[in-house]
Amino acid sequence: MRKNIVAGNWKMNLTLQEGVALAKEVNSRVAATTTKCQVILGTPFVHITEVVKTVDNAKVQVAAQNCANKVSGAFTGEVSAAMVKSTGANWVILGHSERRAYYGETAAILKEKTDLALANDLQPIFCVGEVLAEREAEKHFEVVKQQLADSLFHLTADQFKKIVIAYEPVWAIGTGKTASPAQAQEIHAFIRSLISEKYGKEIADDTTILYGGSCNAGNAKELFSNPDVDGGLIGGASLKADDFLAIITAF
Ligand SMILES: O=C(CO)COP(=O)(O)O
Repeated sequence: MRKNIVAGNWKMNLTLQEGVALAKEVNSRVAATTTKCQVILGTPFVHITEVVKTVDNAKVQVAAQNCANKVSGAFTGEVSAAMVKSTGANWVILGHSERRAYYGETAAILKEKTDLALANDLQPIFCVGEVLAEREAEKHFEVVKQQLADSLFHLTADQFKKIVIAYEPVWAIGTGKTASPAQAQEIHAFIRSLISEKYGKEIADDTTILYGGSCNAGNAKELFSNPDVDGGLIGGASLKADDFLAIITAF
């Protein structure tokens, strides 16, 4: 079902105590608004259990930032989709460009992670996006198309309905350089057209497509006013309650 979603990706920031304090503040401040937006906190693994207990407002849910591409067993340091689900989290961020670039996550690995997330009733927030050189060479459409085809388009229609897409141009992540509202709308509409070709218009219209990359209190309203931008995946600005709340209430 297409929804407005603002998801924070805390990345490798905040101690457990800082994370719980932030979650508590976001939870109570969201409860005090009239927002219909689904808020998601993407916390480090070790924070999830406590943050799940902290967010008692139905508008705020919790995501892991990753899960393993294996079911269980001798995979030191890994955390399975079933383990994430057992904490009470409902979501998992997959395919983030930092995981692809620094931890060698290939399209094939991401396909396995997506399948395991869905099999364990976790909803993936699946990230796609091009690097600067690809944007400059005008290859961004091709890159995003390939990422979707490689890791998601094997899913059945019923499975695909659980996916939220996050378009995150790598050149905009943590750089202060945001895609213009027109650039975001153009590629979001393109992503929706690909989903429509593969799964039909009804599913495409129901898919939530988020924008991520230096989205902040100052630019969220303009980005979210585009018909195909259904919300944001927020890094730096999700670490401060004031900034994150300003983005949530930008709808
Ligand atoms: O990577 C991001 C969210 O997943 C975006 O990060 P920033 O909002 O810090 O640019």
